[in-house]
Amino acid sequence: MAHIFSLAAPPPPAYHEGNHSGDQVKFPDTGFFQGFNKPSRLEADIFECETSGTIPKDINGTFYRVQPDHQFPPLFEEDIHFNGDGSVSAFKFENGHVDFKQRFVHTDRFKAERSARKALLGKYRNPYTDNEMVKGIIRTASNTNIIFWRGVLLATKEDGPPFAMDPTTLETIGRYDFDGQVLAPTFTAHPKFDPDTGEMVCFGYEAGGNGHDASCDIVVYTIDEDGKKTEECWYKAPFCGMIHDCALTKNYLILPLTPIKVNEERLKKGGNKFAWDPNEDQWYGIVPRRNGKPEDIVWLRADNGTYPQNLISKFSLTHAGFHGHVAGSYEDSNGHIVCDLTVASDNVFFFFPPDTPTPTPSTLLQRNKLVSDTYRWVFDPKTPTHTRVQPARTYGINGEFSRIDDRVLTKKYNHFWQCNIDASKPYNFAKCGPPAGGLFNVIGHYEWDTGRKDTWWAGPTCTFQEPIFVPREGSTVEGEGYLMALLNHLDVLRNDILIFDAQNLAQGPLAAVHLPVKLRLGLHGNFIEKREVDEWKERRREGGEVGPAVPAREALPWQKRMAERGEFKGEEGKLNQMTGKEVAKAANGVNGH
Ligand SMILES: C=Cc1ccc(O)c(OC)c1
Ligand SMILES: [Fe+2]
Repeated sequence: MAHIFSLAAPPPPAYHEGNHSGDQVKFPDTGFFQGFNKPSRLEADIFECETSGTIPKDINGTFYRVQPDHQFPPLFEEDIHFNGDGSVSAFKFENGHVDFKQRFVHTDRFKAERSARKALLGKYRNPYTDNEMVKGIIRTASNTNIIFWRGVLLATKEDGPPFAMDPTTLETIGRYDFDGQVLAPTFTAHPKFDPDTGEMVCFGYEAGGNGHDASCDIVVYTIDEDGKKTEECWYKAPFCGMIHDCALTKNYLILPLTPIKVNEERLKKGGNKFAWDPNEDQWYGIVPRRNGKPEDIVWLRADNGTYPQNLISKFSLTHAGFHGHVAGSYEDSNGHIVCDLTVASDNVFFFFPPDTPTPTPSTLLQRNKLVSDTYRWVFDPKTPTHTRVQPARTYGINGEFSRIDDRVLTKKYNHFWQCNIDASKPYNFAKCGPPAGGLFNVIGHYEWDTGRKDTWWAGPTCTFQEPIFVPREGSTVEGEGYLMALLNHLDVLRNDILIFDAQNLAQGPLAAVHLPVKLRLGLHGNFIEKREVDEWKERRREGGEVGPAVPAREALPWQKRMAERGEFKGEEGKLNQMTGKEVAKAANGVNGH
């Protein structure tokens, strides 16, 4: 690309043979770091955002969402978006006004790198590629979901524990272990909330050891609405693969296990976290929510391949194997589990190809050809483990990032919304380049009961990020309210938020919020009512009914074991709150530097 200026003394390239060399802040010249994907690293406040149309005055609350945004140029030129530091945006809606705030999650990783003024952690979920200075550090970037739980925001990523943030200031409180109750090395980005009981059901996979040893252990927890852990059970997976999302019913938790696998030897060689296994099934683990025992898990398996037309009657024939996100889930009148999720036709994570190289390596282009329909599975929880199952139906759409009205989670539901791909619509490649994050050029509203398709196309230069549903004030009817989603302007590198009537997307947005800047491609978000934030603020004040949220006081068990083995001489109780200097000091003690 042509430069607008030329330097008198051109610096040496920032990357040499794929590795970052020197201290210069210059991001890789790859698709993950240029164009719309260029890191923004912005921490900012905008009081009174510019708007178009009329922002509904009955939206009173905050839309929180999180995006990966590398604080520093990555150690490796081929780094991926998912390895970026979590950065949380908050759009506060009140009486037709919108304020914006954005802050990084100050994870242990973020603090260590900030004090070193450069990247110290290497590849996505591979500690063998890290700078020695950060040996034993909690590596998570907390970049996948931002959840409101008992007065705090939890920034989550499936490779590590959550970090708590203040919902008003977005200041990081610290690593959160639920007052010492949740100590596994990994947690999920998709805990589920039972609207009837107020419980949070959550899990971790690759949870038996240090979180990066290909452990097949899965832990499932329930935390009740008073913050007390009431259930904890450990299960075994058939292999160490990704379990990204889960589905909750009144009596069960369903864990979709995707055939993309961890291998410790590959990690030790500095390789990728995952490898797609096209010959492995897609699996669904079903566990009871109450009094689960390790032997209770039922694993059902399904083809990672083509499904016969008669199964998916009147809907499109597709090839399926890579799980996306869950829409809704519930038990029907037969006690069977209805579980709806997108399943893509091939390896969505093209950057994690199979171990045995295929003749044609995975590319972004290939990724953009994937089809991801919404599947309805109906599981009988009494089925013997390892039974093969087939889907009940598909919706006949291509998309991802499904959302529902969260008030009907665990119940029979009708409405869902998602980002869709309509490749028949024009796309301005000349102005936008390859569609960053996928060609989600349509937003869709769907009803299982009618098969309705209510969609709106964003035009040839725009794509959507994950939508959220906002219930209309005073209405308890499923799906009555608004749908909100970030719109990416891929041509002018800027974002808007569009607000729709949730049940009439086709008429176009009711209003838009305009940002003067570009955000990054985010993952997940949630809308929290102002009332709820305010009530918890009162409970969580010093001397209040619950008191301030307390960050983890002790190192995680795997860190303590490391310290006991003499691999790490940090002061145990401090490991969780380490700055880069402290980590360096402890690591130097070990290495005798
Ligand atoms: C689809 C999601 C997904 C899965 C694993 C990740 O580490 C992640 O990071 C942003 C995202
Ligand atoms: Fe997710």
